[in-house]
This record gives sequence, structure tokens and C-alpha cells, in this order.
Amino acid sequence: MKTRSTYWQILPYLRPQKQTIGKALACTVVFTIFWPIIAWLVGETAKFIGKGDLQGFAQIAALSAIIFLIRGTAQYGQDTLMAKAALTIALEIRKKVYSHLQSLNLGYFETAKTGDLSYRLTEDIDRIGEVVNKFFHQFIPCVLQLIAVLGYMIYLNWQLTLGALIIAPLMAILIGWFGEKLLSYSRQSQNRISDLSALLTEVFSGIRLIKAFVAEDYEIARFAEEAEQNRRAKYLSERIKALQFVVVGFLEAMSVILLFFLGGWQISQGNLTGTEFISYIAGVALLIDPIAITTANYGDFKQGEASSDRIFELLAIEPTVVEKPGAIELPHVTGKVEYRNINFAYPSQPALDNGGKQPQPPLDKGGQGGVPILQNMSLLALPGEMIALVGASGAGKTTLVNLLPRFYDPQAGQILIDGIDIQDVTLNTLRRQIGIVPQETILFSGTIAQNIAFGQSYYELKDVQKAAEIANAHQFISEFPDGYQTWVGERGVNLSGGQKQRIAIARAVLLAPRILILDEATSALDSESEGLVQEALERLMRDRTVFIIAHRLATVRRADRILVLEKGRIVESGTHEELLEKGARYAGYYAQQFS
Ligand SMILES: Nc1ncnc2c1ncn2[C@@H]1O[C@H](COP(=O)(O)OP(=O)(O)OP(=O)(O)O)[C@@H](O)[C@H]1O
Repeated sequence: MKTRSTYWQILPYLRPQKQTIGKALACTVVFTIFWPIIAWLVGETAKFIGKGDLQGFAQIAALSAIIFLIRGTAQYGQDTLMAKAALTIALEIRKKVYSHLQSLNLGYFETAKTGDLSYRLTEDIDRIGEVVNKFFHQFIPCVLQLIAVLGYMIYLNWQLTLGALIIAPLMAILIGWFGEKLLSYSRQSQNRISDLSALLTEVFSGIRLIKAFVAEDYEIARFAEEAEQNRRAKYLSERIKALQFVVVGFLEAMSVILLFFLGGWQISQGNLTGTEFISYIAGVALLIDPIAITTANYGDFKQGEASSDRIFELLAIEPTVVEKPGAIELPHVTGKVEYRNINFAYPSQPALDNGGKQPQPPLDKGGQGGVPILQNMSLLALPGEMIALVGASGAGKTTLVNLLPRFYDPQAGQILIDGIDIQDVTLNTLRRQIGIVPQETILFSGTIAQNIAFGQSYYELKDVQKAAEIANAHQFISEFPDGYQTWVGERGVNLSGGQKQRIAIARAVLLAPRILILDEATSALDSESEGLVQEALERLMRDRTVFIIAHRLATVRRADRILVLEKGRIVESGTHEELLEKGARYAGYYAQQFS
């Protein structure tokens, strides 16, 4: 059961805006004070017109002009100040959610749907901004207007007002019921949109595969099904909204009829004059808008609560890889790496709930992982040593190297670099000393130079160029008309697999880490490209401690040590010659590849 609305969690974001909100509310108060005055003006105008007193009417008209000018100025202040506060609050929440996501560990993103995350970061946060805006900019002014106008009506004739308000509790109950319905349908509808957005991200990033497998029709059907679910959920919430307007409108009309009846009766009893009744009716007319707006607001707030739930659910997920308090900076290392009795299992991951009702419990802190992946793993890599990891798919090679930059933490054991436990150092200083060249190079939107200097806020172009030269990338980059300023990534220039890899190598060269993790590409490159990549890798690896997930025999052969992994254990270790001589697993792989 949900106990407290997640809206309360917006409060800390409101605090820094309290001055702006305060000024906006001051404008609102000025604006509101004029409502009963307007009702009074209507009565007075009717009186002067009824008497044919044009001079009196002219005075009232001049007064009205002044009143509307002041009121307009207050309204402008209220609108702009509130928009400013709401947009800033949305911006702060967006920045907070984004930096929170960046702090989550890699494992989280392996299960999260990227489309869903981007929906939360865009649409859901916008909706929270709208709720804040509407709350201060519409809801509070309307409530104040209701209070001011009702006060004036009670002052004119309390019996009449009591009669008009008889229907109010019934309305409140109905509005509450509609609100709950709307909240539930909005949650469904928002989750559906997230699903749709997740599906689109998946489809467009895998479009090549879809075409290769002629899966277009299948994907169209899948999209149509998701889009239909989305339409259905949205339609249900629109139907509830429409019904709400009809029911509330009907009750409003009934209360007006009742009012006229009671008004006539009060006039006949001599308790009310005709002019007062006109002012009174003007007051009633002034109530209609705020009632309609607050009713609609209530629906909006309930819909917005689903977005708020989804945002604070994200913020409640705790990163599992965190720095210790008082973590030290890892000094410049020589590159000695030691794994001591490491046990590791991937933590069981709760994905974000699509029902959206409850914030998810934080990810487990690594204690109760699932199937053991690495078992009692120990190894020592000396500075400058090149260690090749080989083994069947799923043996745990990637997992082993992923523990070094602390993408995950092991459940037991220690990893030391130059004798310092990596748990004791800051993540930045640890990761900056480990270069990674992944199997598949990701290029971000930006220039080639920015991509090579990725993650560095300041860089010299000459250093980038030098890195590119070492990585055998300078020549092809220079052939582009814009050279290093050529735009890559989305909607940028297309680079071949080999060119991308050389950019990734240049990245690592520029970083100049003492420790290097290479996941050798398995995709076939043309022989020229392969030669250039290989040469670039050789230069990159020189004098560094290298862990290489090796697929090419050439690499394996020249490694200082080859570790053969099987089911999370090192089952063989030695040089190429030693392992061949042993005639066991490695020799088997070798024979298999050559045959
Ligand atoms: N994020 C993850 N969550 C849960 N299990 C995972 C995750 N990543 C890998 N695994 C599992 O861990 C085991 C080891 O995977 P790992 O990627 O380390 O193997 P590998 O030897 O590098 O394989 P390959 O050569 O195919 O890349 C596999 O059974 C895999 O299914």
C-alpha cells in the first residue's frame, strides 16, 4: 500500500525557489483581492444603468479601468514568476535524476530499458514542472478566489450561500473518486508510453538486424500492439475526464437553478435587494471558473503523481558501487595488479516496476548474488606484463576484467593495484589509470577530436593528433575535409569498423594509462585495416600492464602469460609454448582453431 504521496519529495526542490514563489504568491493575493470588487462593480454598474445615471456609470467605468490595469500587472507578475520557478524546479530535478543515473552501476543499465529512462527524464519531469506551475499558478489563485468570492457572498446573504453550497460535499466526493480513477489510468498510460519508447530505442538501434532477418513485419506488428495498448490506456483516462466534466457541470447547473429559486425567495422576504442579487449572481459567475479549474487541476495532479512516482522511484535506487568515506586518491601506479581469492556473482537485479505503484527496493548490495561466476580467483600481473584471457564463451573473461575498474564489486576477496586495495581509492583516480578498448567502439555526437579526448574537459589538439598518429588514425582523419573537426556519432560521418577501432585506440593512447584492458574485436576486418589496427594495438600495449580478452592467435602467442578460464576458474596458466607442450585445454583450442 502506498502511504505518502511522492509529491512531498518535491519539497526540497521548492525551497531554493521560495523567493520567486513568494513574489508570485504576493501578485496572486493582489490579483485575488479584486475578485469581490469586480462582483461589486457589476452590481453598481447595473444600478447606474438601471437608473439611467450616465455620470455615475462613467465614474464606475474609470474605476474599472484602473482596477483592471492593476490586476493585469499583478497577473503578469504571477504568470512569469511562477513559470520561472516551475521551469527551474523541473531543470533541477532533471539534473539530479541524470547525475543519479550516472552514479548507478553498470549492471543497472544492463537491465534498464533506455527508452523508458529517456521518457522519465523528459516527459515525466516536464509533467512534474507542469504540476508545480499549475499548483501555484492556477490552483492556489483559484482557491483564494473561491475564498474571497465566497466570503463576499456570505457577507451579502449567508442563507443564500448556504443553500448554494449544499451540493459542494457531493461534488468533493465525486471529484475525489474521479481523481483516483485518473491516477490509475495515467499510470497505465505512462507505463505504456515508456514501453513504446523503449521498443523504439531497441528497434532503431537494431535496425540492421531487423532488415537482415526480414523482421520488419514482425516489428510492425509488435509496434502496432504496443501503440494500441497505449491508445487504450489513454482513451480510458480521457473517458474518465470527459465524464467528470459532464457530472460536475450538471451539478453546477443544478446549484445555479437552486440559487435562483432561493434568491427569488429572499427578495420576496425583503432580505435582499435587486442590486445585491445582481452582485451576488456576478459572484456566483466568478465561482464557476475556479471550480472548473480546481476540478481539472485535481485530475492533472493525480495524473502528474504517476510521473512523480516514476521519478522518485528512480532516485530511490541506490548505486551498489560506491566510494568509501575518506577514499584516497590512487597515486600514479606502476601497474602491478593482484586478484586475491575473488568470488563473484552478478547481483539479482530488480528492474523498475512497470506497475509504478511502489518505489523499488534498492538493489542488493552484492551479498546475495545469483549464480557464482568467478570462484576463488587469484592472479598476479606484474607491471608491463601482457596477460591473455582465453576460454569458452561465458567462462567469465569479461567479468574478470570488469572488476578492475569496479564496474562491479566482488562478494569476497580483494583486488590490489600496486598493493593498494581498489576499494580504498576514489573511483575517478582508479578509472583514469585504466584504459579500456572495447570490442565495439561507441562514438558520441561530436567531433573526432572530442571523441579521441573523450572525458577530458581540456585537451590540446596537438596531443590528440599525436595520439591519432600512434593509433594509425591520423591519415584517414586528415583525409576528411574538416580533419579533426569532422562530426561523428549520430548524423555524423560514417566510419568503418577498423577506423572506429583506431579512434578507440587513440582514446586510450591519449589517456596514457598504466593498465590496459582490451577486448579484441572478433568481427572480420579487411586485411589492410586489420594490419593497421594490430600495429596500433602493439604500440598502445608497449610498457603497460595489459589484460587482453584474446581472440586472435597472433595476440595469444605473444602474450607473456595465457590464462585459460573455465566456469569462473583459471584452469591453465603459462606461455603459448608451455601450454602447447602441456597438451591440455589450450592445446585443444589451438588445434581446433587451426583445423
Ligand atoms: N550483467 C550480467 N548479469 C548477469 N549475468 C551476467 C552478466 N554479464 C554476464 N553474465 C553471465 O556471466 C557469465 C560470464 O560472462 P562473461 O561475459 O564474463 O563471459 P566471457 O567469458 O567474457 O564470455 P564471452 O567470450 O562470450 O564474452 C555468463 O554466464 C553470463 O551469462
